Amino acid sequence: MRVYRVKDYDEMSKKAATILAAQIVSGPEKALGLATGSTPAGAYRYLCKWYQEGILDFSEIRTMNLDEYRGISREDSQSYYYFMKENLFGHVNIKEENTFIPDGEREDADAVCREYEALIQSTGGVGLQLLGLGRNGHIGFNEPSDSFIKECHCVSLALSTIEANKRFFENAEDVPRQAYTMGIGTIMSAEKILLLASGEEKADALSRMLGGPITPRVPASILQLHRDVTVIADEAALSKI
Ligand SMILES: O=P(O)(O)OC[C@H]1O[C@](O)(CO)[C@@H](O)[C@@H]1O
Repeated sequence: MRVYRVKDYDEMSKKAATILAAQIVSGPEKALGLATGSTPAGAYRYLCKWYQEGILDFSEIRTMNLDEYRGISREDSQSYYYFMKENLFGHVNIKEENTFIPDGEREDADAVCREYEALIQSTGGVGLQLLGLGRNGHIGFNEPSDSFIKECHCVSLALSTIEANKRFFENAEDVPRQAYTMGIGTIMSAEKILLLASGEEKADALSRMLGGPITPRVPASILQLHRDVTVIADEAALSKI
């Protein structure tokens, strides 16, 4: 695992965008695995800028997002579908039919997850998977639990995640209670993984991920077993190492 220590959020975002851009240029045949949330938004801003400057071309790129809230419409400004449109897809020349996100509008969880897993595996898997880190150590929406769940599944969000994500909603009661997420096995099957962490509120999770035991209580700790992981973290996120 390579760990890059950077000064702050902007430096993290620029370095991450450089790695994503290299993947876009060199390996468009494999899907790019994308994440949502505050963490990757800065990197997406750099990618949009480089597209506007004519440096990047997204026309051959296929993307697979990690997760989506269950029971939310695409038009809802809190859906991850909307987030991706606002933060990346709406600003670059990616083809909509080449972007994939679990369908949060459908309530038939088993079918949604089975189909999404099959789609990822049948199209050659993910080349580079971008990840943020939950304050409780989650990746995607794989919450701390007694066991690692391998494939895409429907998850009940941890109270700490609802608490962390309520900043995006008017009330905590509006935060969806469930989500569809790639499983730990789905994430681990990516050829390369790029995890970003910024801010003091990620310090505890990051130190447990990097130096603690591998346990489903800290889902990100499984990344210690992946052969090609790059972590870019700022000083605040690394403050407990
Ligand atoms: O980046 P944030 O907003 O701190 O969220 C942490 C992580 O949790 C998630 O929101 C759960 O999917 C990720 O997308 C994100 O990277």
